[in-house]
Amino acid sequence: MTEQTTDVIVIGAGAVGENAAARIVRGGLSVVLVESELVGGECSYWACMPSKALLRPGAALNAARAVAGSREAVTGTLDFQQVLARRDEFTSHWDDSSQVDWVKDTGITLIRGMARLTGERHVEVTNDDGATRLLARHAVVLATGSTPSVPPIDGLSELAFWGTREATSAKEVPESLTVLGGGVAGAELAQAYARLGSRVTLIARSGLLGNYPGQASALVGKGLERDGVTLLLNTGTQSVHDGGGRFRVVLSDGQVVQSEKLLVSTGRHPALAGLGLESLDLDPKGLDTDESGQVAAHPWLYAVGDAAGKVLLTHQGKYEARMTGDAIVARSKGQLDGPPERWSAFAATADTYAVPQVVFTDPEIVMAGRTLEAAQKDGLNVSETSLEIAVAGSSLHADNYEGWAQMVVDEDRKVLVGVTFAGPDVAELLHAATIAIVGEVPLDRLWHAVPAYPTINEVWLRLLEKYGL
Ligand SMILES: Cc1cc2nc3c(=O)[nH]c(=O)nc-3n(C[C@H](O)[C@H](O)[C@H](O)COP(=O)(O)OP(=O)(O)OC[C@H]3O[C@@H](n4cnc5c(N)ncnc54)[C@H](O)[C@@H]3O)c2cc1C
Ligand SMILES: NC(=O)c1ccc[n+]([C@@H]2O[C@H](COP(=O)([O-])OP(=O)(O)OC[C@H]3O[C@@H](n4cnc5c(N)ncnc54)[C@H](O)[C@@H]3O)[C@@H](O)[C@H]2O)c1
Repeated sequence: MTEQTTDVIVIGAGAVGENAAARIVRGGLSVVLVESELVGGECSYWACMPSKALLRPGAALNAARAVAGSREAVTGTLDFQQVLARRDEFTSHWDDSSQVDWVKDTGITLIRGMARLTGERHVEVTNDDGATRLLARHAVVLATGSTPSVPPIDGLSELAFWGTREATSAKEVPESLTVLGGGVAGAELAQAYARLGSRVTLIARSGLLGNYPGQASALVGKGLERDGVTLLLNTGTQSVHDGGGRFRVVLSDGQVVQSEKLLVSTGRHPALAGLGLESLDLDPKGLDTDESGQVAAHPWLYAVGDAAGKVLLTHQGKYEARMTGDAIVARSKGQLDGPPERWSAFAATADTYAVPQVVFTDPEIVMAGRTLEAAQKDGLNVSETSLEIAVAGSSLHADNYEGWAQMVVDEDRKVLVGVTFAGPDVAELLHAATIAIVGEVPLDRLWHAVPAYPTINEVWLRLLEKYGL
């Protein structure tokens, strides 16, 4: 067995592990990064990149159709082979060599294999060549990502259904697709496949996109139905069967939905099983970490990104990775002792305050910070202002532009704590909201942030006017 000592071991070379490792190397420490599959992880090969690559051509086509003049120039439908080929380019044909080059150029040591904790700061990596025993002088970082949660539906586990990996890497467009789960992944992939030509049925046991304000989710629901998606909301699933090579989904009301493929996208949980956490008296269902990612009972152990289970988004995981990486470096130099101060360079405070998120459907939903309900649940004294997006910029952007905006104000401090926009192409409006929330910009100063005319950003002015400024 080979043995190696390094300053820090990072397990998992997804976007988050890569960023943690790079930050630690930047601070002058040595890092071994361990990866059992592709360097770059879920986001690059089976999640963000391929799903957005599948959605973008449909959005571009629809944008042209939404404006008189360009609408008349659209005479065909999506070329699904070109769409899939472009998706393959964005996933580098599932070849991670360019990411491996980046890792090496950054000064990180990469070991391929499956890692497992064997004791305090000890990790064992196994691959086809045998095993390597690693010892970290300072810290071990778990950046192992998340695993799809499969609901206990009768018959489901016996069938070869699609998870998001299969849906984002498919080589053919199925004639029909049933999507189980009305979250972000389900909504995005339902629309992508409907626009590529599949007959899509989406089944959700509650509403569609239940984590977002109802008016925003309703606009997405309308968009999906316009694309031909059948929405079966507030509908339970009783069982799933093989109906002669087709999936046969029996709903709780007895209705049957049949399709060529079945996509199960019903959430994810931290990928912590098989890591040896039990030997440290830790629960593999989830870890208790502080704002620097440090595990409460074991100060040498950290968790970041999906593995930490706080926010399952690439950009937020990379943010956690920067904070954790810098905290490990600072602690190794005696510059940080105990938990980090909120909003310091070592604390991922925005995780609980101002997470920006985008649902890349058409229309889109973007949200930063808290919904009204979440803010009220947190005990804040909040007000809500909402309106339809109807400004010169939006009507120029698309004929019959339909959108909705909401801001949630902390009335005790007169600052924004939540902003949501829904409508075509609102994603680029999001960062202004994130800055206003993180910067705790007082509303009477935000009043001086003048939106350019004629852009969709003018909705900010309408919101502030309606609020009473
Ligand atoms: C369909 C879909 C679309 C998404 N779209 C978006 C989006 O548009 N924007 C966004 O921000 N987020 C999106 N997400 C979420 C995003 O993909 C995740 O938040 C992100 O990939 C998490 O990164 P990570 O590095 O924590 O985990 P991962 O990318 O999962 O990386 C973890 C890595 O650890 C490795 N690993 C695990 N265990 C071990 C072990 N024991 N030894 C060695 N290696 C190990 C794995 O092989 C993997 O490569 C999407 C998710 C899905 C499912
Ligand atoms: N644009 C993006 O940023 C993006 C896109 C896709 C995924 N993601 C991330 O990936 C994660 C996983 O996405 P997701 O859509 O699978 O999760 P999700 O948590 O967003 O949605 C899961 C959905 O499945 C439903 N569900 C759960 N159990 C069920 C059951 N037994 N039967 C029927 N429905 C059930 C839930 O009610 C929910 O609507 C998300 O947390 C999200 O952060 C992000």
